[in-house]
Amino acid sequence: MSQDSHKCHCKSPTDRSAGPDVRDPPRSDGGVALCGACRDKKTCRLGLISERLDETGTAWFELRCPKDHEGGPNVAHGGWTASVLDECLGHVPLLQGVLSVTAELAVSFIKPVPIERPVEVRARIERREGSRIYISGEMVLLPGRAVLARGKGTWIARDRTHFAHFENWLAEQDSMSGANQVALTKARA
Ligand SMILES: CCCCCCCC(=O)SCCNC(=O)CCNC(=O)[C@H](O)C(C)(C)COP(=O)(O)OP(=O)(O)OC[C@H]1O[C@@H](n2cnc3c(N)ncnc32)[C@H](O)[C@@H]1OP(=O)(O)O
Repeated sequence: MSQDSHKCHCKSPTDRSAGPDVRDPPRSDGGVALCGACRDKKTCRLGLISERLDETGTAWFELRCPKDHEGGPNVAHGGWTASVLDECLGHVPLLQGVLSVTAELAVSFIKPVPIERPVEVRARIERREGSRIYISGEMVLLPGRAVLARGKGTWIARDRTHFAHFENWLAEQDSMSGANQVALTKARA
């Protein structure tokens, strides 16, 4: 459903505050855009240390896998690798002032990622079609640049009302399940 064709009977998201502009989030000292869960700590809990966009449109990220994301002995949990690729690839449009959300993400796990060792992610936009943004990237071990993982996926450009639309959708789900619960209780009485 496009935002223009939003036909539910809830209060229009344009009637309410969309909150702070998510296209310009708070950043860590290394310039890393911080998600909601990391803003209070002012540091990325996934271990991103810095991010930058170069003049060719490639985004570069420095990071280390924190010890508390250990899966097998001394190596990252696969969920960490997938999360980091989701995060870094999604930051490529954000570094260009575009908010987007992940619609699809495929991850290739090439080698285990060692805990607390410097790694780098490099990512770029491959192409755009409508609101779809196709992004790919890879994670390498420093300093030798052996490839550890690759990711590619589709992000959808959104405007700043995206999360307000979701809150309205969630309220509708809650009211529907509340109504269903009342009907069920009456049917059982
Ligand atoms: C640092 C702080 C930044 C914070 C940013 C945080 C970013 C995130 O949280 S990402 C989190 C994980 N992802 C999500 O939560 C997304 C959940 N999914 C959604 O919200 C919706 O399914 C969404 C937005 C992807 C698509 O919504 P939908 O109502 O289908 O949108 P709709 O307007 O119909 O379609 C838009 C476009 O998306 C395309 N599309 C929709 N779903 C998919 C999909 N799964 N795969 C590929 N393309 C898709 C449609 O084809 C359409 O393309 P086009 O504009 O070219 O015609």
